[in-house]
Amino acid sequence: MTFGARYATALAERGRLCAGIDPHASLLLDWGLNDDLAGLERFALTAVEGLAPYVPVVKPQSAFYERFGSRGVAVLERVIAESKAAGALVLLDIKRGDIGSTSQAYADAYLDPASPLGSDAVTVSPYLGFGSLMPFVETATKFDAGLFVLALTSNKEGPEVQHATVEDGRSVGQVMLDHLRRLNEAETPLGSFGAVVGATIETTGARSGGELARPSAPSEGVSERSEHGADGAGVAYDFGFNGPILAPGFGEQGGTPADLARIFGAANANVVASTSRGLLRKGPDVAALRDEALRLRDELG
Ligand SMILES: O=c1ccn([C@@H]2O[C@H](COP(=O)(O)O)[C@@H](O)[C@H]2O)c(=O)[nH]1
Repeated sequence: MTFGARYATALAERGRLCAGIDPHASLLLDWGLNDDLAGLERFALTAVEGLAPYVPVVKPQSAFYERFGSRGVAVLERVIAESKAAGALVLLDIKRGDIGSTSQAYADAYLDPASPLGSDAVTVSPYLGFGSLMPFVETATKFDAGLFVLALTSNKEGPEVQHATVEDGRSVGQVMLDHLRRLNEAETPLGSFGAVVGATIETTGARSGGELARPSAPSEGVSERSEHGADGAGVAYDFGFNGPILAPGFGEQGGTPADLARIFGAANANVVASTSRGLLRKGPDVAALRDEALRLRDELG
C-alpha cells in the first residue's frame, strides 16, 4: 500500500496528531534523567510506549539522537522499529537535500525498508532546487514510502526565502506546493508527497485567510488559498493539493487548532499537527503522555 493510502487510513483511525519524539537535553533533566545515552534511551522508549500506540504519526527528530553519535543513532533505530510495531507511521525528521547523487544515498539510508533507519517517510529540503529531490521521489515510489517537502516552515526566518517571488509572480513556497500538486495528481485516496507548512505561519506573517479561491498561479484541482506575508502585503498560497501536510509548530511554538483551520481551510483534513516539547513535558508518566495525546487528538477533531 502506498504511503499516501497508509497516511489516509492512519488519520481516519487515529486522528490528526503527530507526536514529535525529540529528546531535548532540558526535557531529559525535567524527566529526572541524565543527559547521557542511558537517559536518551529511557526517554525515547518511554515516549514511544506512551504515544506510538495512539497517534497516526510519530516524528523523531534525528538531530537529538545524532548528538550521541553511533549509539544515539542505534536508539533512533529502536524508536523507528518499536513505533512501527505499535502501529504508528514513522516520519523521520532529517530535512535532507543535496545534489542528486548524494540525495540518492540519503534516500537509500532512510527509505529502503531493509535499512536500519528505514522509515515510512522523511522530511526533505527543496532549496537546492526541487529537481534535486528526484532520487528521493523515485526511491519513495519504489518502496511505497513518503516525503514531506519543506514549503513554508514554522520559523520566523523562513519568509526571507519562502516568500520571495519567481518570474511568474508565484512565491517560492507556492512553487514547492505546485510541484507537489503535479507529483500527487491522480493518486487515490491521497498521494505520497507531502508539504511541511508551519502551524505558526499566520503569526510570523501579518495576516492570513482561508477563503476558497482559484489561485492566481496556473494550477489544477481544488484550491485553498491562504494569505500571509511578513511585509503585510499578503502572499497567497494554495494548499489544495492532493497530498499530506505536516504542520509543525502546534503547541510549544504557538500554533492552535484555530490557526490550522484558518491557514488550511478544507485542506485541513489532510493535515497532521505536530507537537514535540509541549506533549513530551507531560512525561515521564506513560499514562499522562497517552492522555495528553488523546486530549490533543480530540481538540484537533
Ligand atoms: O518548519 C518546521 C519544520 C520542522 N520542525 C520540527 O518540528 C519539531 C517542533 O518541535 P516543538 O517542540 O513542537 O516546537 C522539531 O523537531 C523541529 O525540528 C519545525 O519546528 N518547523
